[in-house]
Amino acid sequence: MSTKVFTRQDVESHNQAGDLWVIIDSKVYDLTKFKDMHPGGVGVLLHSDVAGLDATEAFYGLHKGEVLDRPQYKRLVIGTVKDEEPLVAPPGPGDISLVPYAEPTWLTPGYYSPYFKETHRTYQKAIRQFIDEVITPDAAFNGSRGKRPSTEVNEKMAELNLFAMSLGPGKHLKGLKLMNGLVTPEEFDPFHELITSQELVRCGDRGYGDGIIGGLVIGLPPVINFGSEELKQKVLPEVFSGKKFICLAISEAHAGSDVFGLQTSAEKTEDGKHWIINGTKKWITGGMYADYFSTGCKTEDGFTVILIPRVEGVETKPIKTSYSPSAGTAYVTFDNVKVPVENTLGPEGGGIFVILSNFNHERWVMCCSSARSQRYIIERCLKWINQRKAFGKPLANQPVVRAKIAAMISRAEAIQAWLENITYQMCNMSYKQQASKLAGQIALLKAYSTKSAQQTAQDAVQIFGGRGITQSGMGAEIEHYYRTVTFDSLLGGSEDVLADLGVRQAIKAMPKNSKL
Ligand code: HEM
Repeated sequence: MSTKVFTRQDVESHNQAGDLWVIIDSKVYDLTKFKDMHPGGVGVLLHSDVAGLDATEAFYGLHKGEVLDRPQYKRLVIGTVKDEEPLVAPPGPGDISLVPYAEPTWLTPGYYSPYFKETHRTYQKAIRQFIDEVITPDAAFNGSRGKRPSTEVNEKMAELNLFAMSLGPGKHLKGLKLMNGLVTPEEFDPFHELITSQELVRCGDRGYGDGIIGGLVIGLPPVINFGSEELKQKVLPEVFSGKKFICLAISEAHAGSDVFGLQTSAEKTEDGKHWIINGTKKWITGGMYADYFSTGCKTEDGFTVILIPRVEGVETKPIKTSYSPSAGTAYVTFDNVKVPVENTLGPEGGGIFVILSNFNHERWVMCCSSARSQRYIIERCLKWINQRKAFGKPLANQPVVRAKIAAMISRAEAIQAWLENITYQMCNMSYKQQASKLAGQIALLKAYSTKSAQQTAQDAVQIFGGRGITQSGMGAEIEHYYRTVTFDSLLGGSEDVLADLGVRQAIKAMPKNSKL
């Protein structure tokens, strides 16, 4: 980049089509050649309020700052303005955002938390930097092309044991070096896990995020909790090292949440040593990449979960959903697939327990990411209403816009506070206690959170206007959010069913002697 210094008067004379300069945030750009390639057209650049002048405000009203960081546009800088410094400072990798409400209070300078300790703070710092530097660029590149996360990202995640950590605390972490030794397996608790889930959301591409760990978070727990020692010793190291991938295969075209309506069947061979599996599975996150499928099957005794490796007779086809194919969402067919009975997860006929046992955890993970993605949208809305002018004033001057933002912030703060409370309970309760005491709380939080998220998505689109429905430019993240927000309200139990579950759990726990 040139370090030449110009006065504003020097720049002013370059205001013609054949010689066109502008100032953006104290830098001088020569747009003479670029103007004909400018996606916004030549006319806007030759306008008498722009050509040869300071176009900072006009620029930020129409573009994201990151446009100027693209190598092809960086080259347009020919110098800086004398005695002026840049005012716009994009956060660097790992930085905390200083936009109000962009971070939960525990991360916001000057605020306190009873839950987060030094170990959580150092962990958060390291993981944010890793995500900003390694995952976000790959998400922008591969996510937008519908490609799976790169091998390099998988390898780096495995080095830090991020795959293992994304399943939360537990025996599976024993002996592993986590985040280069920054946190020990013994001290790793649900707050570390909350941080992992929430930071990952910031990569900005929902489908890509699911492509990285979506299949693993729901597919591996049945193996960890119900697989034989031999099976665990084989599968866990393969998956944690990023060499093999796993998914959960339950839903079918015939039946979704109604597991007893499922038709995929598993029958024993005559010698009783193998299962023969036939059937189909639909909407299987990560299925396209999976080497293993934790699969719900109809068996003689009822419903059984079996770990099916990608062997002869297993086929996967991509399903096009509203988000990026990076999630690897698949239609899976099992055609006379032969699997050893040792691959049975949990008791034969006891599959419903295997599936139900991870539901709370799955829903809690979804609450973590839903809470964080709402905050991500709030940050973008706050920036937008501050920099965008309409009717001669910033959008923030409009009371209707402020009312929408007020409601968004209130919902996000309430969700995070409730989530942190539940997480604290998880730190102190046994798995069994969690199942009885937190199932209702988590179900209600998930229902509330996903409903709030949809309202926030709708309001954000209204605030961004046409940009909120455009897949590129300033509103791209809003459009993406609006398009994919309903995922959380469906997966892991749909919104109304969960709200109802929360109340049914409360009624079940009513003291018999309690009357008005
Ligand atoms: C270094 C200077 C500039 C560069 C590199 C640049 C680049 C771009 C790019 C890449 C887009 C496509 C949309 C996006 O990705 O955000 C765009 C759109 C646009 N630009 Fe620029 N631009 C520059 C300066 C300006 C200036 C000074 C104006 C003055 C008003 C302007 C007006 C517009 C308009 C009106 C659009 C269309 C926006 C839309 O579709 O929403 N640009 N520009």
